[in-house]
Amino acid sequence: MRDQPADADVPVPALDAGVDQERDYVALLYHRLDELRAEKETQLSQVRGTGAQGTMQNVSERDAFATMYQDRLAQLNAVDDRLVFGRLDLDGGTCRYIGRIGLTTAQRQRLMLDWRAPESGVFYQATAFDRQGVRRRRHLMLRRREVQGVEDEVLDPDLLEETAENHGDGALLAALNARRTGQMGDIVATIQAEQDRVIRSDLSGVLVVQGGPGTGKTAVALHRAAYLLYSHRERLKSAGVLIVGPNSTFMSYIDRVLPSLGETGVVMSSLAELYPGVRGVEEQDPRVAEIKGRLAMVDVIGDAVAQRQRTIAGPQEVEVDGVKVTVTPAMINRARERARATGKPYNEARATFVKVVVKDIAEKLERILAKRSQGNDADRSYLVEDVRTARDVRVLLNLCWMPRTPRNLLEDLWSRPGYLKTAAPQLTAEERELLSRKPGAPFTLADIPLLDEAAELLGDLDESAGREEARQKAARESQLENARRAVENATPQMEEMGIEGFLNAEDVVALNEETTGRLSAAERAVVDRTWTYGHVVVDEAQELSPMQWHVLMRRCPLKSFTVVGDIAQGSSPSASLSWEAAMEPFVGERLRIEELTVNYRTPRRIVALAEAVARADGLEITSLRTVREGDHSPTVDRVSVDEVVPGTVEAVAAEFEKVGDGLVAAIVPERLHSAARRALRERFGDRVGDGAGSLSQDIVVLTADEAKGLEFDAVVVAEPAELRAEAAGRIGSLYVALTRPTQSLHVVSSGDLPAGFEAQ
Ligand SMILES: Nc1ncnc2c1ncn2[C@@H]1O[C@H](COP(=O)(O)OP(=O)(O)OP(=O)(O)O)[C@@H](O)[C@H]1O
Repeated sequence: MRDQPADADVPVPALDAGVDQERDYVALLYHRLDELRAEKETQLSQVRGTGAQGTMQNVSERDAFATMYQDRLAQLNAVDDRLVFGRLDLDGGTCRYIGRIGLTTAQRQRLMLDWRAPESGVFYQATAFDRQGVRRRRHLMLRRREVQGVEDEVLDPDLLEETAENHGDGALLAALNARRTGQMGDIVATIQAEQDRVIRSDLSGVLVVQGGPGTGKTAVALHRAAYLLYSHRERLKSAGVLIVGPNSTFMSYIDRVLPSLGETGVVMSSLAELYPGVRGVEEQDPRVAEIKGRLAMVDVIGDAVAQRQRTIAGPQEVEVDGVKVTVTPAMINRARERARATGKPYNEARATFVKVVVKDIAEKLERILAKRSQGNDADRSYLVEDVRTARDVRVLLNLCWMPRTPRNLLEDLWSRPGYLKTAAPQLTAEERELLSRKPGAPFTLADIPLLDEAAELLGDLDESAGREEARQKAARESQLENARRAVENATPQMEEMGIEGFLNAEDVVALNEETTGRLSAAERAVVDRTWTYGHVVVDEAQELSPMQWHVLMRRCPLKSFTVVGDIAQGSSPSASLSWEAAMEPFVGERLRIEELTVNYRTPRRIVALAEAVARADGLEITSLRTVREGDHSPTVDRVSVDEVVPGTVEAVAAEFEKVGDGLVAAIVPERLHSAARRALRERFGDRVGDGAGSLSQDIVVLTADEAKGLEFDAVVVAEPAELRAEAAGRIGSLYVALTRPTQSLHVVSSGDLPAGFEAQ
């Protein structure tokens, strides 16, 4: 591909162009966007209008085009806001515009490059020391479709003499100073060089991104997902990308970023929802969470499954059609061996067990009947069915090999001490006691990986499921074959329209299923526990227990992961103490660790306090560089115990005064959560929200755990010493709470402040 020269058809603004000329060019880009949109809408309605007649191939071809137009339309709609944000002036007098997608004229002349294209990399990487052919980098600052201003960074000293001065990083500062909305935005216009390297890093293997608070780990992880989908579309679009975060509040905080980058169809899930059909509730006792998070639970679940297979103590009689047949332990043992030898999961192997036992009993029965009828050969083909349905036989089979679901296995394990004792001899009596609970209690976050493990070992309960699966697989194969042919036919036309790598056969099949009311690939992945993804992104990954990693690894057998987090912010009972130790059981030493070192969120004064508190607690952290000094020093109010809640309300009011209209969070210990919310509601009415979905309200009340990964203009932290004690004495939660503000921090405390505050 060649750079777009300034030519007669597409007049690129000259080097000394001002805002007005850039406005004209931006208008041209939007004009082209609208044109393409209209074109796709017409094509889509034409294709739909053709109806579903014709041969299988015709129908598939029509669907192929419909998918393509629909995908393209969704993408064109999603990128409307701030479509273009950069311009590069290069040695040799050429120039590139960089935007959310690539655009060309109808004659295929390039107008704008996708930010993910290899040639766009220099926009993020060039510096004055290593300018990589860039003379000037221009940031175009748009509000929706309007150019508000431009900002130049001149990298070529010769040009500096010719034109205006170097403005540095105003675009970045403008982005960082902007009011928070409760929804994370994309950073595509201002990605920094160290972040860009991580975003464009190789797809394969496990990439760990370690970075302190506010270094852009979440932003980088999401932009990396968009980049990988762009550069490995073929592989990733059909297998899908899974993004895992700590809780549903966080998932709703980040869920607009990928659509704004033109990517939909990524599967997002919190750790509590990874097992389809169950939403794990908080595990109240951290000791229980820690035990359930150990990798040794793989053996416990394995033994719990095996315990469900029993033999009989001695010969046992069963009655079939009024005839008594003796079943011996040897018969049961033989059937059990045969079933186990299949290597299938428990419920599926049970089918073999049942078949062998039933056949043995039927043969015995036949011999008994033959003896009685003294050799008269009657038709006895019905015998097997009679044996299978005899009540005694069913009871015996269930006694020896009970059909199980993951849920009832786990429920039994926690509610029947004897069962747990035989399945988990490696746990102490005290640990087993901790795990015990009443039947019917809801499953917790820490149960989710255990349910998954149980499901893996138990397999499908429905004996006919295997057949149905095979039928579906065969049907899908034939649809895929049709689709492949259709795509081959459609490709020249797509290329004609300037659309690259947009469609593959899997998309067509997925669309067929969608339009006939079935599920899209992403939706199928969400409900299918056994779905394997092409890439998995894990955020706040320091919190994951070994069991959670074990289960996630199964979701991506290729072990292509982006793992982002901060060891220092760990607060869960299973939080990792090092990335190497956390990942070693799963990938050995095969991981790449990249570090981010600049805090973009929190002003220096607040970071200094948070770091002093963390260090005073013995936490090893690398000092972060900060981009902003900040206008407000942290405030600390010392109050009596009774005044903590009213003091928090006052602090919230004071912060509103300080930051003007913005988003204020009160981060409080669990114990004070409802009282604080009530008091804030009394004062501020329904401007106060809590939990997922309320982040766009002015005031949010959160526990330290819920605040993980989020940010607010101002933050009020109540009872810091208690926040620390809550996380089993680990400083991580308090460190998280103190680093959430983008502008101002206010602490309200009764009693002693944790060490590190004295510098305040
Ligand atoms: N290059 C950038 N340009 C503009 N804003 C940025 C950039 N990098 C990060 N930010 C902003 O900084 C803030 C912090 O980013 P993010 O939440 O991704 O950090 P994090 O490392 O995940 O933080 P934490 O670990 O504390 O949760 C966000 O508002 C993000 O949009």
